[in-house]
Order: sequence, then structure tokens, then C-alpha cells
Amino acid sequence: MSDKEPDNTPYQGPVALLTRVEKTYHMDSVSVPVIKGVDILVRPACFTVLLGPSGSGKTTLLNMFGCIDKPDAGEVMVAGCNVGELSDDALSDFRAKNIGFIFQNFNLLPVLSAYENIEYPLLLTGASAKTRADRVPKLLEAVGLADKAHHLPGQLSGGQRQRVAIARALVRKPKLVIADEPTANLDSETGAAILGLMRRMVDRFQISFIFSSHDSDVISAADDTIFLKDGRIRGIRRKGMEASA
Ligand SMILES: Nc1ncnc2c1ncn2[C@@H]1O[C@H](COP(=O)(O)OP(=O)(O)OP(=O)(O)O)[C@@H](O)[C@H]1O
Repeated sequence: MSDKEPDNTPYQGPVALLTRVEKTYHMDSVSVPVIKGVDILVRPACFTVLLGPSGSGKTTLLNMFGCIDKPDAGEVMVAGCNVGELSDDALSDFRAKNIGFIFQNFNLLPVLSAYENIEYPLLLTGASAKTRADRVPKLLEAVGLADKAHHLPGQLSGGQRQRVAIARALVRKPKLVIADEPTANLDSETGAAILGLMRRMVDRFQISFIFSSHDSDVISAADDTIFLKDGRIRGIRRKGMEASA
């Protein structure tokens, strides 16, 4: 019998992985390398933050995780799939099934109620009325908006709109949720509440979030923080583990 301690670490393989990723933008005759050989691993049921100053490449990297943009070199794996090998149609299906998005400016449909905004991605994928009626109220409750189901976005505060957007991002049970500076348009108190809500959603639904910010206050909510500068990783901090360069 082995006297080795049982391994209780929750890690079960990456939800997403960038390997030696590079990206250069070309404008007229000028080439600007913006991502210069980056490796990032997103662990299951973890909250990962990309932290870096403006222009450091956060959005470019999130677009690769979100299969919106492709690297010039390197590999992007999401939910065990090498997404670089998918056709455009297969990529759209893959994205719809596996990835949820949260935007800085919420991107809600103004003519739909909170309930209908959350339900909309399910309608697009042909989910049954039963699935929709099961999931939408549960998510409204999870984000603390059960009493605002029939409000239009214009009748909600910024923080409440972002709560709707979070519920919408979760409704198809994605493996990965991507949020590009989701608190940038909120005051600091509301931003902190949204951050706390996302943290709770990671724990409750066991989904991985990757989030960009230039505000170092977000580190306390994160499991993993990736420090970026000039398109390179300058450090990684995993909660409970030693920092590495
Ligand atoms: N479509 C594009 N064409 C040319 N250059 C681009 C394009 N998109 C981004 N860039 C440049 O790439 C670099 C990285 O941009 P990116 O938006 O990824 O940074 P960021 O860290 O998200 O910045 P911010 O915090 O300001 O949103 C910047 O210098 C930017 O000007």
C-alpha cells in the first residue's frame, strides 16, 4: 500500500491554453508586434485575470481565447479543442457552445427585458421551452435580479445591466467566460460588487472566467493573475502558490 497522501488538488487539465502565441498588426507599411510569444493556462473553475497597462495586449489575447481572432503563430486550445483547426462555421458553433462573453458596455438588446436578454442565446440555439423556463429564472436569482425580470435595460442601473449580461453569458453553460474590462464603466463600489458576483458564479457553477483589467485591486478576487506588459508575460501569481516569472 502506498503511503503517499491522496492528491486533492482540483486541477483536471486546462479549460483553455495559449501556447507560444504571437500576433502582429499591420497598418499601411508599419508592422506592430503586439503579442510576443505568450503561454497562458486557464484552470478549471478558476478566476483568471489578465492585468496590464493600456496597450499591453489584454484584449488581443482575450479575442484569441474567444476565437474571435487568430494568432499569427502558436496554438489556441479551448475545452480540449485546437480551435485553429476548425472551419469558420465549426468555429461559430464551437464558440456558441463553449464560450460566454461579457462586455464593458453590457451589449444588451434594449427592446428586450432582462428575462428575454438572458433567454435570447438559448432561443438562438433552439433550446426547448422547458430548458429556457428552468434556466432563466435560476440565473436571474443567481445574479440577484429575480424582481427585475421584466425591466428593460434602460430601466436598470449600470451594475444591474452588467448582472443581466453575466447571467446571459452563463445561460448556455459555457466552459469559459471571457470578460474584457467588465467593470470599466461602473463606479468603484458597483465594480467591486460585480467582481464579487463573478467570483461567486465561478464557485457556484464551476465555470472558468478570464477577465482583463488594469486595476490591481482585482487581484484579490482572482485565483490566477497574469501580469502583462508590452505583449509579454512579466509574472504569474497563482493563489496559494509561489510567484513565478
Ligand atoms: N486592429 C488593430 N490594428 C492595429 N493595431 C491594433 C489593433 N488592435 C490592437 N492594436 C494595437 O495592439 C496593442 C495591444 O492592444 P490591446 O487592445 O490588445 O491592448 P489592451 O491591453 O487591451 O489595452 P486597453 O487596456 O487600452 O484596452 C496596442 O498597441 C493597440 O494599439
